[in-house]
Amino acid sequence: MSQTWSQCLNTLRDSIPLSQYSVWIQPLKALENKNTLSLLAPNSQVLNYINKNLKPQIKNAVTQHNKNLKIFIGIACNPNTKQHTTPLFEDYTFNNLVLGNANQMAYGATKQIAENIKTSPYNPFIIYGKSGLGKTHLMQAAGHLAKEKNPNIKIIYVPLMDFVRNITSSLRHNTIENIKNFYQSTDLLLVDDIHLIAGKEKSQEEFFHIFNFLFSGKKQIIFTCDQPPKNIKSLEDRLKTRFSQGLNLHLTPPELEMRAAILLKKSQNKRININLTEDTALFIASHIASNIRDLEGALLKLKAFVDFSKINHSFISKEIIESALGDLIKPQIKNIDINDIQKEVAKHYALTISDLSSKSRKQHTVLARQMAMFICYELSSLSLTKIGKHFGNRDHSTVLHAIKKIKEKHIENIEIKNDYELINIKLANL
Ligand SMILES: Nc1ncnc2c1ncn2[C@@H]1O[C@H](COP(=O)(O)OP(=O)(O)OP(=O)(O)O)[C@@H](O)[C@H]1O
Repeated sequence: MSQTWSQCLNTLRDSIPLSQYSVWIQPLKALENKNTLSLLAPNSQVLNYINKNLKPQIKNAVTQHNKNLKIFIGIACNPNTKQHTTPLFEDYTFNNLVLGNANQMAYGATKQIAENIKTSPYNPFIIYGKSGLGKTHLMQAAGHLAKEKNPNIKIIYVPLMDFVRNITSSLRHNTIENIKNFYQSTDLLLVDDIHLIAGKEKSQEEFFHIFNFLFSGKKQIIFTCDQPPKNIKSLEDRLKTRFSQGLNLHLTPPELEMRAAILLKKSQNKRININLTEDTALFIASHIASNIRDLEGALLKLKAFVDFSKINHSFISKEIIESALGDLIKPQIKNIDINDIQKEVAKHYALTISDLSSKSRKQHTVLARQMAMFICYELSSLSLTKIGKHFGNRDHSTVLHAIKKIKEKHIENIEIKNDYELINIKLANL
């Protein structure tokens, strides 16, 4: 116990009624450092009583024994409660992350930082991008790897809104110093969704001090954000400039091959465990381009379909996928520009766009032209007459004939079916 405080206790025992002394003074825990005596109450009831009724007596007693000490009165942290932090998610490791063009740079930087947590030049490190693209996963992977490399370091992961709640409640209970000490005691601070601090002035104020303390102590800080921090409205300039001085990297939506690889990896997870092939994964990925969470949702829907209908688990065909994911798959690729369709079809058949509009009757050119007309009919919003005009001024009955032909061939000819699917994949990913 603090020496000053044990002398103060003697003084207080003589100066206030014994009942008050034993109920309110005795439970206080005292910590003394060079300039400050911290008196920590076990709960807010004791704290409020002390602040209201006994503060002057305590101040007098402390001044009698050590004039130079500042007094701080707050609430003690309960070591058994981990309310200030959230554990890292078990699955959010580098092993479970698929690497692709979209996350190559962020992946590399995160790994480098996690491996060199005490010396990395990239501080703070901010991963920003739209929802569901893997920002939290990447940030937490840094936490897991850093812990693996340095088992003794302290890591705090906190979603921003939890931080705000902690700050608000500690300001109310006069325990702000405790909470600041808690965050300032970490070696690696991971804050999720930092943009949510916009407009929260008190939290920004406290965050500023915590940030400065950690940064000047060369502790690593990583944030995720939904936009470049310099664009966040209602964020103090002093925070914006501090965030911008670090490494800010953009996570973009995954490209087709990466989406397919993610689907394959997740399909093998024991919680999902469904049998996708590279081909079927590409098929799903070509229709769901928004974000990774939507891919996970599609997998779950497919799993439910396979589990709850009497379907052979060993092979999941494209037809099964279409039945399971119907609404997720079809509407994505409507209203595609006719010029894009002609370009992709011509490229696929190694022809030029003008070949498609020409009068050529060569079998290969006719097939390509009919395919292009068919895809225009399916994916553009143009009428048959307008489609015909884009193909050397042909009339609507020619387009109708092309549609009929491709529909027939599509059913009986596997090569044409493949052509159709490959062109669709390209178009879905423009
Ligand atoms: N490269 C990847 N490989 C495998 N899974 C990934 C990858 N990126 C993201 N995921 C998965 O996608 C899901 C969403 O990722 P995460 O929660 O990290 O997104 P986020 O960008 O933080 O989204 P939000 O901004 O909405 O919080 C998670 O289940 C995550 O495991």
